[in-house]
Amino acid sequence: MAFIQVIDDESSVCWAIEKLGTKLGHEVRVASTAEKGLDLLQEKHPDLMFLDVRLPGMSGLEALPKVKSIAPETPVVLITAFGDLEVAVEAVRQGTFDYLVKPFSIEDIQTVIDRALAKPSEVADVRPETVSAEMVGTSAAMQQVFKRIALAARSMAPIVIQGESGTGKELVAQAIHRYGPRHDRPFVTVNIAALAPSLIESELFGHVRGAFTHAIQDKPGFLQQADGGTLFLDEVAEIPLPTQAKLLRALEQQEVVPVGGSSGKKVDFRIVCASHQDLSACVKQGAFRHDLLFRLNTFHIELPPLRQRREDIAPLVYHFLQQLEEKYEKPLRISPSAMEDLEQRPWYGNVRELRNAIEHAQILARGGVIEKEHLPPPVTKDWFDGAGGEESQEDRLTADIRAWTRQETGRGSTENLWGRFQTLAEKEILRELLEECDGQYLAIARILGIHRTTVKKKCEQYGLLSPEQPDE
Ligand SMILES: Nc1ncnc2c1ncn2[C@@H]1O[C@H](COP(=O)(O)OP(=O)(O)OP(=O)(O)O)[C@@H](O)[C@H]1O
Repeated sequence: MAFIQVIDDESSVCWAIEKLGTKLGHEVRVASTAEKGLDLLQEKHPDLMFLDVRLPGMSGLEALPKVKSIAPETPVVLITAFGDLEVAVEAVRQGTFDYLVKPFSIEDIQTVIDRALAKPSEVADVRPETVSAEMVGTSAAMQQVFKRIALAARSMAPIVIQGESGTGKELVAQAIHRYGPRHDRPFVTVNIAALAPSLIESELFGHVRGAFTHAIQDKPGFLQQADGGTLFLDEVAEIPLPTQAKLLRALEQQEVVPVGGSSGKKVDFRIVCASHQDLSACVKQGAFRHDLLFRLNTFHIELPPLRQRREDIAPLVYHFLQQLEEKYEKPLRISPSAMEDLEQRPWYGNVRELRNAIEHAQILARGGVIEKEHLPPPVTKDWFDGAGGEESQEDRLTADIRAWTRQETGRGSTENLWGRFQTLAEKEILRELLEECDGQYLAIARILGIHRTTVKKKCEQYGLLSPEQPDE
């Protein structure tokens, strides 16, 4: 039989834990304030304590260090009415065993009791620091995300964050760094998708003077810049295969060899990666190395799309309104019908789209109440890869261009890559337009917005001249 103590001013919570605890054969004592609970604690140390964060008088978070100093061996489960990232981080930091977000079920209480009584409590060794409310989310899914951020922050393990565009992957990476032991060291963000494929390797690993035509001096890469801190690789699936092999080597050996260099430099950084793609699927398609994924994916955080956690919409709206109020120094309000509209939208662009919609609306509302008509139209599915929308012709084309580039660099066939691509593209555009315009150079030139003689020269160069050229 174990001894469980509950400190909560809500009688229904005390009743539920008392009833279940007694049924499981334990002794349960309840107190409605932290002060009363601490008195009881002096008398006898419990095997498990449930502690509410919001209490009349001393709060749960204030009481927690006192509980820890009186009964350091007691696992403490924090109870919160709303769980935000700060509570999660504070809970982990102060060595609480777990936390429960109200409303919770009897099964949740039982799971926590079973785990706590089976396992000694863990004491966190992360130092205290001031935290700010930068990530919003009251949904159960976001509560899980907050818990995982808090746990991830304590370790130096590589983390993979997955989620659609705009779900907050970068924010999660920043939080992991900020709440981690190296928060005062550099946080280096690299968006791989924004780099030219031919430059990815030298941007990541740096280069030595003379490594290529424009390498006029040694330049350290992002891996070196992150030394001592965190390297955040956004859209990691876009790294070309040969560079993936080099990254794996660097991670295994904790050493960076710059492009054109012969010796490595020791580096020590934490790696956090993000992708909107399913990396396991990329491995199956041969676009991502399985050994690299295995190395990176020690701990996984999945960010659900906003449409799957609609209860987060209103808190996010108020959060963004508050940010804008601070920026424009004036109070902002939103009408119930506008809020209802926002709560029903599909949000294919996720939180980023919501933030932009609020900013757009407050400009149109000119300081008045934000109404439905001030909101921009919702973004449609086909804007986003991975949102399940129909792929547009342009999406397919850009995906093909990238696949081709990857294939060529993967084979080491990089000679005159740009020129070969231009030839491929130009030839096919001209071939199509020659047909559409009956071979008239002037008409083609008008469509393409280039000079007629350029069209003629290119057609000759690509051998596209037809014997019946009407304007020749
Ligand atoms: N839970 C949240 N609370 C507050 N703001 C959020 C939250 N999630 C996302 N945001 C905001 O939404 C915007 C997009 O977030 P972020 O850049 O982290 O998304 P992302 O998933 O990394 O996007 P992408 O894949 O396109 O790079 C940012 O302005 C960020 O501050």
